[in-house]
Amino acid sequence: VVICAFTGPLSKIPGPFLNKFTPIPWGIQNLTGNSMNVAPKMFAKYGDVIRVGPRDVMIAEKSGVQKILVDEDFVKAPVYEKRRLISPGFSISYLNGLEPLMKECLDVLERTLNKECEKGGGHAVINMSQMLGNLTSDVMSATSFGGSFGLVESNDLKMKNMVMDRLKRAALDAQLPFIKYLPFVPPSQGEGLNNIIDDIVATRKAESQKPKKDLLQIIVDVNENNPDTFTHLHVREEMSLFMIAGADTTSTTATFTLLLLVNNQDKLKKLVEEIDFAFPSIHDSITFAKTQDLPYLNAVINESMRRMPIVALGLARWTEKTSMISGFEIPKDTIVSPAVGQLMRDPRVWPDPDKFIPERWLEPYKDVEADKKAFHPFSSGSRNCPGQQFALKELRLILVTLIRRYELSLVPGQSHEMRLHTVPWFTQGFYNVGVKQR
Ligand code: HEM
Repeated sequence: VVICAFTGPLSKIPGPFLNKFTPIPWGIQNLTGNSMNVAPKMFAKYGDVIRVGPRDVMIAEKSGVQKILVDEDFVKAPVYEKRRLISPGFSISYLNGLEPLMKECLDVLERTLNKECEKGGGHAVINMSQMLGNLTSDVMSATSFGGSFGLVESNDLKMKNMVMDRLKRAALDAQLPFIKYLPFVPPSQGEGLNNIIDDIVATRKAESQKPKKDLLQIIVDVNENNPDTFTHLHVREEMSLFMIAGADTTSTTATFTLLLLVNNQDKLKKLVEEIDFAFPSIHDSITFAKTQDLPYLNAVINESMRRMPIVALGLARWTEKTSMISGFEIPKDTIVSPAVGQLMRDPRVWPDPDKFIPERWLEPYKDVEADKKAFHPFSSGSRNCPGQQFALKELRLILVTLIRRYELSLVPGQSHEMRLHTVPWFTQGFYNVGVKQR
């Protein structure tokens, strides 16, 4: 351990002293969800490249991130290199076919918000992180798992808590792999979520008439055709991955966008004007096609994902051979993690990085054009997010629906403090937004 700490190329990389010897200090930050708060301070202190463990490096420098994710498209840790069977689920024609299902979920959201407003005499304070978390779980289940969970209407927190427990447990397993062998620790596959998944799969298998090839059907078919290599456990893993990857990511991004808008009223006003112009009547149908090309809306979404990315750290990749990255020699078998959140607020690339300036996506801001090579909210390269287009279509529908149908306002005095377990969450447990029917 001591030799590894003080000799070899990694010894030249700065970082906290203890991290040279052990991954535990950084592991604790991940486990407690504090890594997103600590990382910016570490980058400020040590520079663009930091050693966070004996064979674990974090990189926030543009060319290094570009090399890892895109130019050389480094592999993920070997255990993750099994995916891609699901990519057929996301062709453009498949996504367009999901529109009616997404819109049904948004209709339920509108009905629910209207009811809340009516109760409050036309106005309501809505916990958006919860409401949108319910919405995106409904969208995910309606489009991909054979039927909406109906969480927007039921507000059933059991499901939410089960997913949250799974996320925290995944963080624990990643940091302390031996934990699952301890006798008193419950299995990571929490029974509640498993039962839901098992029911969905059993119902689908029992259906005599096969429905159109949705994600569930792809997963079930792979299992039926390869029962030994793609077992029932894989089915569970793949489905819970999609529920988690597809729901909380999108709802948190939508909540952050609303947070930024209500805290920047001039930007909200501009967006309202654009949306009102595109949808002159309050009853106009809000569709994929009509939300696709609204320039200011797209700029707002980009700027929100730059300013408050939900995946800021943790895109771990693996070096299969010695490589030069951001001026450092990185030996074979090192984990290299692009800190894309840090890069997306690098003042050398983004003038006034801490401000919310959607305009930078439409024209140069302070003579600097938005640099796509320093913008990776969905990661980049061949191993990036397969749900990117799904998420963007859904985000546009959500934002346009909320803004065209309701007047949104800031509920002052709320904490923006967060923790991170796969996606960030508010430590106060909610984020409220004022909603008034237009
Ligand atoms: C705004 C919303 C979303 C954001 C910001 C986001 C971002 C990301 C990021 C950064 C990754 C990591 C990729 C990497 O390691 O390089 C990822 C992975 C993934 N995302 Fe998304 N995502 C979003 C929505 C979705 C949706 C809606 C789905 C599904 C419909 C989805 C499915 C996945 C899956 C399955 C993975 C794992 C891919 C793999 O391990 O190969 N995501 N996402």
